Amino acid sequence: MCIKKKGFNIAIDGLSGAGKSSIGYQVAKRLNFTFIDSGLFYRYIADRFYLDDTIQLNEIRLFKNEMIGSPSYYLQEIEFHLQEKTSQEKLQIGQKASEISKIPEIRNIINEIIQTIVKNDGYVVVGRDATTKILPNAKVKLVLEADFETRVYRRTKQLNIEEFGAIGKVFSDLLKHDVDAFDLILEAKKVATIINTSDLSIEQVVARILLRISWIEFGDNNMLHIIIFILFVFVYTLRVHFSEKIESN
Ligand SMILES: Nc1ncnc2c1ncn2[C@@H]1O[C@H](COP(=O)(O)OP(=O)(O)OP(=O)(O)O)[C@@H](O)[C@H]1O
Ligand SMILES: Nc1ccn([C@H]2C[C@H](O)[C@@H](COP(=O)(O)O)O2)c(=O)n1
Repeated sequence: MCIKKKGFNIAIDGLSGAGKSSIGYQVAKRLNFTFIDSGLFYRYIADRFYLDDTIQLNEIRLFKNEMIGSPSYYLQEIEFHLQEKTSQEKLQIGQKASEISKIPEIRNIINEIIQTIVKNDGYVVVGRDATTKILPNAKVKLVLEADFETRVYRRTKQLNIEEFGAIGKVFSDLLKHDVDAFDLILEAKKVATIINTSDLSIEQVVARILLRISWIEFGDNNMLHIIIFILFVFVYTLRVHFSEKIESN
């Protein structure tokens, strides 16, 4: 699908396991946009700078400048760094990420890095504050929703978890994330379009989003034509109405 990148960024919010990353990635691929998963920033910073129960805030501040200096290098580095982790390590990093995400200065640093990278157009940014804090001016703002059980099922499948104890861990982690994200998602729902993905496949959700984007793009490019067409129909109807009246008199 071909969308003019100018003035076009897409922000996708939602609770953990709602499908932000998988769907955001597919949407970006279809539009030839750049995909940014803000959750990976939290995970990367937690894994690198939260060691021995100490959060190295100074190092994180320095990292911000480094990343702003070479964004494309770090976007790749973050992805590779986390890809190499085992499921167990991913769960642990996720917990540390969740802890650092409660620190306002770290949230500001991550938002600032992403906003600097996204100074141009043609980005899909996902994360639980993407529509409200990271990209409040995005052209398209979406919140993906899914039932709690659906999200637990998706996450256990994603991490290849089968043991009962580990499923319980996924369950309690998701519940904790839901509580942490409650206010942000409530805010997001006020400004974004909500899509419930519980009964939809990834492809179906992507198709819905692309359709929505086409409508927005169509509206933008053709608004003047639509207004002229409505005016034309209006004037034509008036003419017919009055000529009938004149004839009957
Ligand atoms: N509509 C869907 N149907 C089936 N599976 C889905 C759907 N959406 C996502 N999934 C699967 O659910 C899992 C979790 O999705 P994903 O990682 O995209 O969620 P997320 O919202 O980004 O979560 P987090 O915020 O925790 O990173 C993935 O394995 C993904 O393939
Ligand atoms: N914009 C964001 C992105 C992520 N977080 C938190 C949520 C999780 O606790 C952690 C890791 O995110 P995930 O990879 O699971 O999406 O970081 C956040 O608070 N804001």
